[in-house]
Amino acid sequence: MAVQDGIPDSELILHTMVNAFYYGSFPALRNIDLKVQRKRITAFIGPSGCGKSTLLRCFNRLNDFIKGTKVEGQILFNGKNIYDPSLDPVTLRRRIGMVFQKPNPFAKSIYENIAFGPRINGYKGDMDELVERSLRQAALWDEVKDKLKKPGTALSGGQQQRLCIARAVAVQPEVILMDEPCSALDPISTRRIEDLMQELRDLYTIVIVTHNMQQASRVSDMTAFFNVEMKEGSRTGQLVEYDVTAKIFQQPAQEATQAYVGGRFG
Ligand SMILES: Nc1ncnc2c1ncn2[C@@H]1O[C@H](COP(=O)(O)OP(=O)(O)OP(=O)(O)O)[C@@H](O)[C@H]1O
Repeated sequence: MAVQDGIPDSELILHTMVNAFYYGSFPALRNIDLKVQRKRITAFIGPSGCGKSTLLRCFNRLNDFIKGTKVEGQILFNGKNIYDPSLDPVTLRRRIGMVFQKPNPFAKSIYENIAFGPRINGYKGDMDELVERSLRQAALWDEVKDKLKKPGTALSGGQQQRLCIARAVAVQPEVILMDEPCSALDPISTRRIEDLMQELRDLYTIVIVTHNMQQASRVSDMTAFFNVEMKEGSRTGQLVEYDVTAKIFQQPAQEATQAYVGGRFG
């Protein structure tokens, strides 16, 4: 039995059943059947161009902004197809937040970076309390509590990335997507983000794309290995193996996974 066949429905938050994803006529992904478990950290690994980021962006329909993209299939979020025409992508993106490769704080104060999202979502509670709680959850409060009016862009790269995580959690999402969140950071800032992910795992479902295999093995519970295959004249991404992280790194079932995690290609 594949590991994902044993996931009870109550623990399943995202179920990807994508037959194909296209940029124009180019099929970037084919036959992706993958179940993401609630309140776990799932890592996507694989060589450049295998479609990790594309799949991540499918989860909150960010690819909708790229002209000519098309999804064939379904992605169920809590049992509902996120590509159903009746679903509002703006609401979806509030429930499935995203942190990007390069920290991208708004050109606003630290406080406003956090308050902006909840305010436009009509948050009626105590904003100061929400800002503090979000910054605490992102392990940034102690460093910024005395300079909340300073611009977010004046923080260090690692602090800016934690600010972006605080901004993501402020709207109380269920899932946080992280697309190589540490690739622009130094090793110390990277470690802080990794520690932070461990603290957030009890509260949120996290899906992370990473090129750093040590990072995947350190932080994630589950790992999906993708590869690119030449199919009908296109280099198309596919899911090769998905299992608990220790299994993927120590005892993968597929030779390609073994070769990749063993550093023989990438
Ligand atoms: N906006 C786009 N328009 C057209 N093709 C794209 C676009 N974005 C990605 N692709 C193509 O889709 C395929 C998958 O790209 P994607 O960035 O998802 O892979 P990845 O595994 O995340 O790669 P990397 O690890 O290098 O970031 C690649 O062939 C890429 O060139």
